[in-house]
Amino acid sequence: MGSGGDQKIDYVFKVVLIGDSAVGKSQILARFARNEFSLDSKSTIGVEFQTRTLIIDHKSVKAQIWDTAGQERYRAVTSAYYRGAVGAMLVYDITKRQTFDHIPRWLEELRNHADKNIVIILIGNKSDLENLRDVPTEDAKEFAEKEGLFFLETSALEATNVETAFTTVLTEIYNIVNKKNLAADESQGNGNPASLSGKKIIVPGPAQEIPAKKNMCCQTS
Ligand SMILES: Nc1nc2c(ncn2[C@@H]2O[C@H](COP(=O)(O)OP(=O)(O)OP(=O)(O)O)[C@@H](O)[C@H]2O)c(=O)[nH]1
Repeated sequence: MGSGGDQKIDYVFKVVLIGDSAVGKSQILARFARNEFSLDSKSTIGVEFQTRTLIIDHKSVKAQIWDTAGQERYRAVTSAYYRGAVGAMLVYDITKRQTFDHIPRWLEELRNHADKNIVIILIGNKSDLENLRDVPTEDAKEFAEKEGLFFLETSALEATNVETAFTTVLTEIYNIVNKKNLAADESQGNGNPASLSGKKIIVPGPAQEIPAKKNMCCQTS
C-alpha cells in the first residue's frame, strides 16, 4: 500500500469524551472529525476514536479523540480509556437536568483515573433545543468557574461551537506543552526523560496506535 499519510505531525494529543448516555458525545465527535451528523445515532459500545489534524501556531497537531459509551454496561476499562489523555470534554444535554447533575460524578472519575493536569472543558450540548432547555446557562457557567473548567454550549446538529470547543482544549494543551518544552530547554536534562526527551510527539500512551516510524524498525527476537 502507498504510505499516503506522510504529512509531518508535530504533536499528537489524546482527548477523551465523557458524559451520560445520549448527551451527544458521538455526534460531537462525528461533527468535528468528519463534519457529519446523524439523528438516529446508535449508543456507543466499547471505545472508538477518530483523528483530525489541525494547525495551531503553525504546527500540525493531530487530535486523537476517544469516545466511549455513557452507559455503564458498555463502558470499557476506565483506566485504559484515560491513559495518556491530555484533554477531556465533559458533556451534558441542556434539555436533561439529570445529565448535568451527574457531572460531578464524571469529574470524580476523571480525577481518579486521569492525569491531574488534564485540560477539561464542560460542554452543554443540544443548544438548538432552546425551547426544551432544562439547564440554565448560568448554572453551568458558575459550576465551571468553581471547578476551574472551560465551558461552552454546543449543537452538534447545527455545528455551533463544536469547532471552538475542540480548538479551546487543543490550544490550551498546546500552550501547556510548549511551556514545558521551554522549561525543559532551559534546565537541560533535569526533567522527566520520558516526557521531555525533546521529541515533539507528546502523548504516546500504551493504549494508542501511533504508527511506528519506518526507520525505528526492528527489534527481532
Ligand atoms: N437536537 C440535537 N440532537 C442531538 C445533538 N447531538 C446529538 N443529538 C442526538 O442525541 C442522540 C444521542 O446522541 P449520541 O451522539 O449517540 O449520544 P452519546 O452521548 O454518544 O451516547 P452513548 O454512546 O450512549 O454514550 C442522537 O439521537 C443524536 O442524533 C444536538 O446537538 N442537537
